[in-house]
Amino acid sequence: MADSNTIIEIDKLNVRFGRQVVLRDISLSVPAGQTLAIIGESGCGKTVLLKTIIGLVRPTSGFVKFDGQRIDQLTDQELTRQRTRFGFVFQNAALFDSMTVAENISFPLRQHHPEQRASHDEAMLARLAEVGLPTAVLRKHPAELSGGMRKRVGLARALVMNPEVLLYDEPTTGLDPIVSDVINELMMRTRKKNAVTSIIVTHDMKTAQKVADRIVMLYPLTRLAENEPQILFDGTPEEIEGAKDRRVTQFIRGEAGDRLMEMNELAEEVV
Ligand SMILES: Nc1ncnc2c1ncn2[C@@H]1O[C@H](COP(=O)(O)OP(=O)(O)OP(=O)(O)O)[C@@H](O)[C@H]1O
Repeated sequence: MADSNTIIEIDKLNVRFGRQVVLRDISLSVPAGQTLAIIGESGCGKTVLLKTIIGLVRPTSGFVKFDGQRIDQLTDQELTRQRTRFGFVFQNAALFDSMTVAENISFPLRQHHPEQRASHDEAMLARLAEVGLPTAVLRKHPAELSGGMRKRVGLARALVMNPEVLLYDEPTTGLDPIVSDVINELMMRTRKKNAVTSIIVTHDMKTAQKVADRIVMLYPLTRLAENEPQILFDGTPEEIEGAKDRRVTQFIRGEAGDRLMEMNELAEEVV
């Protein structure tokens, strides 16, 4: 239930694309300052949930409230203004290839505060330092950087507007374990320094365990009966370790479980 500290409230949210229902009856309340990890297997609707929170996907029914306002009831102008209170760290960093690192990081400032041009460089340099990148990268283009560096540039860009909420979509996907852990540490440091609310969509249990103070696990609707809740687990990283639901334990341990049997059955059908 929402209380006075709630910054994001999701209430009985349903999202359907054509005949495919992706999210069913999702209710979640996120207090300000929380770091929430949303986990679950590929295709269960994690990214759709993230997009619904920022109004990129419209609910079929139910709603998302940010700071007490229903996102689906905002005008385009209001939505644009509210989005400046969010920072997004996209899967694959989603940097502009034709821009330098400096231009990428300061892009949101140029878009939203062109009149404050004089302070852009200072803000951009502070964020670059915060993500631990040297000034030598400023003139480079994204293609000249490693995947881990691109993610850091993406984080610096997300931070440059001093967001109240940071949304991360698969922040460590495609990175080696060491660089993944650097990103984990950066997410933790960012949270300490900026008092933000963070929502991290991830497959990476190490990230969820280390960075989050709450983990929510979604399950694909195609694998659920009509009356089963789509949120299989909602609790702390310690609590998920003791989870009894086999679908949760298989996910956190990375075990194929029933899927192996399904694959074998399919293979037999093909033969
Ligand atoms: N705009 C869209 N139009 C139609 N279907 C969509 C759209 N966006 C997502 N979907 C479908 O919704 C389902 C959930 O997608 P989503 O990207 O949220 O999964 P996910 O849990 O984030 O998966 P992954 O971990 O692989 O990124 C998928 O079946 C996808 O094809």
